[in-house]
Amino acid sequence: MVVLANPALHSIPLVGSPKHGARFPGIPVVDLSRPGAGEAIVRACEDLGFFKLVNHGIPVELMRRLEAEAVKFFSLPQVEKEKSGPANPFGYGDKRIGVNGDVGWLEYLLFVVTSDPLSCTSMTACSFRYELRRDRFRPSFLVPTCGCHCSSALSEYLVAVRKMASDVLRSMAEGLKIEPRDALSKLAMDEHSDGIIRLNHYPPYPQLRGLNRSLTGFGEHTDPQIISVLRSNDSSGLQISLEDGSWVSVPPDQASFFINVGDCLQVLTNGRFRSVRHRVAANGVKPRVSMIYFFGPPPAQRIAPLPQLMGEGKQSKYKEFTWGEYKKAAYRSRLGDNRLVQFEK
Ligand SMILES: C=C1C[C@]23C[C@@]1(O)CC[C@H]2[C@@]12CC[C@H](O)[C@@](C)(C(=O)O1)[C@H]2[C@@H]3C(=O)O
Ligand SMILES: O=C(O)CCC(=O)C(=O)O
Ligand SMILES: [Fe+2]
Repeated sequence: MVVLANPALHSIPLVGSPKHGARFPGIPVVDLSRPGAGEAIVRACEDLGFFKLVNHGIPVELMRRLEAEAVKFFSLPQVEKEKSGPANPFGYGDKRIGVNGDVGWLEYLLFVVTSDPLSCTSMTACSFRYELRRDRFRPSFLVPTCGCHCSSALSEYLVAVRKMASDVLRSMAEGLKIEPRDALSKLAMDEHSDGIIRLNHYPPYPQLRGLNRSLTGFGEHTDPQIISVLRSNDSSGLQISLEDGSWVSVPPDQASFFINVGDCLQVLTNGRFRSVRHRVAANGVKPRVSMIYFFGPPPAQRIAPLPQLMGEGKQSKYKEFTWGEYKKAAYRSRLGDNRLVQFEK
């Protein structure tokens, strides 16, 4: 493996060029406003575990507002940002991902979203509480204006993305022809559901210019949750792994969302859907800013194939576990580990 020798970079590995060069034309596109969206979602989740969502109903303006607030935070002096860190796992993180030695060319904010209707009485849209690891400092856009821990761009964005993800999961249930239609969405939208939001910034790296290589921004992994909803600016870098193990680049689209199937959804469908392996290559030239909402179930939720998807006499491919148990195991693992393998029968 080629790594940059600069110790300041913690030996962040370089990434090879993906198949099809910079742009892979085969990313499935699902139009959420069309009848038949459910079938298209199911096909994409079976084939790649990944799709692009258009006509999702969220104004690009709202995405841009949150992006601008994130950029403002990441432009603060390092000493200011570090008052919210180190991420352990929540808070501001710089190059270190998780607590088990993974590194990448990025900085980020990672925090828990809890549904907490009591936290704010002044804004109808604001029913979330954001938890950073330390209370003594909050990035400016998280500083409350109404007595709770909210910013309007962030809370409006979270409310809108939750509604959209719920529509996607209902549509998915429709495509899978399972009843009740909220069989999947209720796992992700319960008041005890384990939601996480991550704002990632992959800064430029001028030394890479002319080398025709990229630096690992976020190493390869699968997301442990049910689904993840990703939006980025128009800078490329996201790559997904196809079934044959080759990597392809996802052309960025700042007006759309990208949906990842996570490990839990793979189990809930008894392996019919594929939790997608993905990574980010930092091109070093244009900064990439992404915001990802990870939809996890409540900690006590048992994760097992939905009975509605099990034909008669069919056996689960997985041992039983709760999301709390899976998450604990995930947080003990390295980023690139196959976390599901220890739960396979
Ligand atoms: C190395 C790690 C970072 C991670 C926790 C873990 O131990 C293994 C899973 C990683 C991951 C990947 C998807 C999400 O970005 C994330 C927040 C998650 O839930 O699982 C990260 C974790 C993290 O950054 O803390
Ligand atoms: O930043 C991105 O585009 C993707 C990051 C990612 O996969 C993650 O945070 O889990
Ligand atoms: Fe991810």
